[in-house]
Amino acid sequence: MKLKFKKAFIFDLDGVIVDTAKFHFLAWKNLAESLDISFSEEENEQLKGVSRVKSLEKILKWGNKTISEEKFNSLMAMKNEEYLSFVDAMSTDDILPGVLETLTYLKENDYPIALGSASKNARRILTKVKLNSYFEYIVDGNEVSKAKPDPEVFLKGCELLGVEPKQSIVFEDSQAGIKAANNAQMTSVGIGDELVLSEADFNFKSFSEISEDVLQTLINFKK
Ligand SMILES: O=P(O)(O)OC[C@H]1O[C@@H](O)[C@H](O)[C@@H](O)[C@@H]1O
Ligand SMILES: [Mg+2]
Repeated sequence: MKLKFKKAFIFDLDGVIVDTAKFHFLAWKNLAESLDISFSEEENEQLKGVSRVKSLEKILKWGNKTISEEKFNSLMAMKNEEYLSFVDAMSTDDILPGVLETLTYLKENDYPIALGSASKNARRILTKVKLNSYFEYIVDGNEVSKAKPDPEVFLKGCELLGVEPKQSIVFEDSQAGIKAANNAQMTSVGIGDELVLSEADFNFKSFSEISEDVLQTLINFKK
């Protein structure tokens, strides 16, 4: 049974629940290099949380390239095909450390949980790692029109969970995602490099640092 004024949790997927961020990086790097555009970790950071279309637009802009719509679509398909070849080899072993423990604790204590991801492959990935049942709602790249840092994806999650943005706690590994949560007055929790995610309300290297006590601190935090 749900208590009335509890907090709710919204999880990003790539780089938060599973380490697919490295697969996106590899596939974008191969694509960029095939176009003679250099692509490092630094550029990659700016693509985290950003949709597939917007990512390719950015890469082409960095390389000062203009291509036809047909070529654009074929590059998008190529990138996704390579990315999915990595995804399809995934298993429950690819769940990042501490994630399962956090999800289990939240579920057992009746906290509402949603997924808020820019990825159009989110459902496929959750199925691969067998985590579907933890999420009451999944909001993914197929359901949103505005990319992070616009908070649309998280606001949709709140609406479905029946909570106010201020009652929501968002876990994110991207600068765009932290900005999106902050833009909506949600509690933002950065997972990853504290220097990169310095705008977050809280920072952790990984879910291994998120104990039950930490979760209580997040729950009690008022923005
Ligand atoms: O190409 P997909 O799976 O629809 O993902 C879109 C975006 O999803 C985000 O979660 C990733 O951080 C981005 O790197 C990715 O480009
Ligand atoms: Mg992410």
